[in-house]
Amino acid sequence: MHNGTLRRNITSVKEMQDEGSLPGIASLNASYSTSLTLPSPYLLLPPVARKAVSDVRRTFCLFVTFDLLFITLLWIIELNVTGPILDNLADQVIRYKFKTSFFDIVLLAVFRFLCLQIGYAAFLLKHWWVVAISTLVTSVFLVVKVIVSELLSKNAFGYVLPITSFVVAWLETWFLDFKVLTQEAENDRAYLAAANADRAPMLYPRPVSDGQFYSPPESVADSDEYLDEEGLRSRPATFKEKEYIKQGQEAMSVLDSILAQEENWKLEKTSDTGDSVYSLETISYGKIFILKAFMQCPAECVYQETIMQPEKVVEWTKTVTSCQILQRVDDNTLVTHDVAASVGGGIVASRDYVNVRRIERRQNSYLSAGVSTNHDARPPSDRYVRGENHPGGFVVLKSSNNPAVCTFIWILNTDFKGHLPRYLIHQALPSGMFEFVGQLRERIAERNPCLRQQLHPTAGPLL
Ligand SMILES: CC(C)CCC[C@@H](C)[C@H]1CC[C@H]2[C@@H]3CC=C4C[C@@H](O)CC[C@]4(C)[C@H]3CC[C@]12C
Repeated sequence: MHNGTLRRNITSVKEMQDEGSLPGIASLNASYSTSLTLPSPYLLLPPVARKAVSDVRRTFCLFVTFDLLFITLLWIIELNVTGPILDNLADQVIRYKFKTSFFDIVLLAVFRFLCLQIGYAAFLLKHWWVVAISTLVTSVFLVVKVIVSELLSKNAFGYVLPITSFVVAWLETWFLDFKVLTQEAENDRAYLAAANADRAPMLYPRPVSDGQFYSPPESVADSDEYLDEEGLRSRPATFKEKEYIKQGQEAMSVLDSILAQEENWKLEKTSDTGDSVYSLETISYGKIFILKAFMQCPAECVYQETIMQPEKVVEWTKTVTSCQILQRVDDNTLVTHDVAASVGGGIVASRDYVNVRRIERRQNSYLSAGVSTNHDARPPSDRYVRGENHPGGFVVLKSSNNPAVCTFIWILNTDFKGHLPRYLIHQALPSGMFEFVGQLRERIAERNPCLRQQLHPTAGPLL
């Protein structure tokens, strides 16, 4: 791809942007925010500052406060029901008798309140022994109380107060052990996973494709001198490598411009799973196709399958029959050789592409922009028709308020060389793109069984 034409392409799309007719990309992300709430086990916390007290723990502390207030309220009602409140109060507190007073049950509630709030709100303990002690003391005391005292013959409260106290104490134990601690453990695991994913190198530093990474000739002679401990090159980039990096950056800016033109996308087709393929008429490339699919899985899953491991795409989609990383130029840029299967039942025969890809991880999205280029390791061969990709790529938009879902966008901007009727191609592409995203959902469900139900709501339970 001659740099001049690419620059012209960008200039033309940038002109559209400069005219002010293009909304900022920020609106794009906002329009994808979803209100869908999935069960929180799928909550992936992004590696940002975390709340000291988790939501579920705060709910637990509220419940403990409810416990104290409710028991106290019941006691006040009891004091008021059986005669003048002050006399009863003096009777049950000052002239306290174990057998006839409810005051100790209220003190027990105060004891539980203090233990649990100090243990789980002040010290943020992550173990159940505090609630175990408070519930054990409560249970033993209440059992002794109902056996020894004459409360039951006194009035209905003789039953209500001990039973309520007992039930609330055990509810606290259940809530802490089965909700608070498990949820926080899940959050910790997800947080660490997301944090590690965020720190993992953009691309695998060691060759992951079946072949080795292509090393430019000049680095072969003294290659060990140039490779640092992770196998990353630490010498200045060659002219060709700078060219690849620039092409990747320009493809990324074209991708951003296309994303910012959401208003101009024209809906072409919607699949029964709710995915949509849009088209966009551009000045330089003609019609490009944009798939937009709502994914009920964390953005990291889609990033992992479609961007992080390009050469593994062949394991789960028929759209691509081969993908080899030819050269890792820098941490964001790589050159791949992609062989695409024939399209539309053979209308478009299988084609091969040499693409330079630029990968970026942003606050609200993961992007992989690519454009066709040339590489010594893969000159055009008569085995395939060499296709040409104009700037396009994959975008994974994180939802602004639910990290357990995301939006996958595929911008297909390809010139299928050869004398093919364009209307036939334009008929075949949307279904091919729907097929691709369907296979992507399958792959993610297969690798994350806990997400299967979300990704395939109609699918039956796992056999
Ligand atoms: C019917 C349709 C889906 C068939 C499309 C076949 C060809 C054009 C498709 C199949 C796989 C696609 C590639 C998959 C991944 C990337 C990485 C991205 O950073 C740039 C685009 C690029 C390089 C795509 C270019 C177009 C591509 C080669």
